[in-house]
Amino acid sequence: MSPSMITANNSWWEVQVIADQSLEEQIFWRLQSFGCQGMATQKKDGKLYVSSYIPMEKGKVLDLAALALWLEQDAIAVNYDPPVTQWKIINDEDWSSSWKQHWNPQEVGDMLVIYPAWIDPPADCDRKVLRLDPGSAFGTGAHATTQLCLEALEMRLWDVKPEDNIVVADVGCGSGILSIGALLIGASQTFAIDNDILAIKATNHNRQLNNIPEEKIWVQEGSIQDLIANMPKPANGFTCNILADIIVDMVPYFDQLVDENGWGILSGILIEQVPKVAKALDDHKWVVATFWKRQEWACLTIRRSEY
Ligand SMILES: C[S@@+](CC[C@H](N)C(=O)[O-])C[C@H]1O[C@@H](n2cnc3c(N)ncnc32)[C@H](O)[C@@H]1O
Repeated sequence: MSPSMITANNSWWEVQVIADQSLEEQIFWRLQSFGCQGMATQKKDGKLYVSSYIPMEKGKVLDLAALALWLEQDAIAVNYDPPVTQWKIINDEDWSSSWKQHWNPQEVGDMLVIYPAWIDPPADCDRKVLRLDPGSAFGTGAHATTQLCLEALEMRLWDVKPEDNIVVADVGCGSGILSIGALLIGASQTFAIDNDILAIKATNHNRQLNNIPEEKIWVQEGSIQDLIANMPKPANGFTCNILADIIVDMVPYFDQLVDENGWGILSGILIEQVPKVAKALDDHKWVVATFWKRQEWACLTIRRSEY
């Protein structure tokens, strides 16, 4: 460990973790739970190099030492060598450029490619280009749960036509990636909500980056109840990539979020948490239609039960 001891206003910690590649999801999750943002990974010679960033005021040196210890314990628990964790302070203006170096275009599913705002896609790109500048909000497309949701949206929306006027609700929109993805794939309008104001700013910014008119994405800070209260009528489907316990608390509201033929896409759920979510769904007359997994993450598509 090599913590730098400089102090400065508007500065960030850059936390770097070097580990076995198999630990990618685990490290990603641990850093995210700690409050790290703008995560990026590189793989070289069998090793994984993760860079992530956290505002200085959110992480004290002792907290970072504890984070390093958790990362070690996580690895040892699954019989891997402990990762090397180091951190240093960088200035605000260096933060975006530091982590931007690590972020490359990423294909997701059969239709989309996610391009960082600072890289121009080629004119002859054969995929639908989703441009993203995630700022401080979750949702760069690098995380398995976001990818699973985009792929599930593709399955749901691949054959819709503009005249179908499909409306999607996006609960916990983060960077707005799922709303923008849904519109690119075929939805006509989305209604997005997040309880973090940074996510609202990021979603608006990314909407503009993708030349999407304001009326196509309604976005506001708030909860699922606020979303329901503000939609003119229930949506056709919804996405909700949040943690399992939060999803369980939201299940009683799903009925009001979508119409009687409505569907949902849920992720942010660890595999071992699926039974808990499935039980809450069953209690409220929803059934799991498909269950996909990537690493330790699950993505459920759900529909209303007929019974
Ligand atoms: C894992 S991120 C998902 C972001 C994006 N939708 C994606 O799929 O990449 C979860 C988001 O849900 C938001 N969130 C967490 N709890 C929430 C709640 N109770 N109501 C609304 N948003 C919430 C967080 O602020 C965060 O932006």
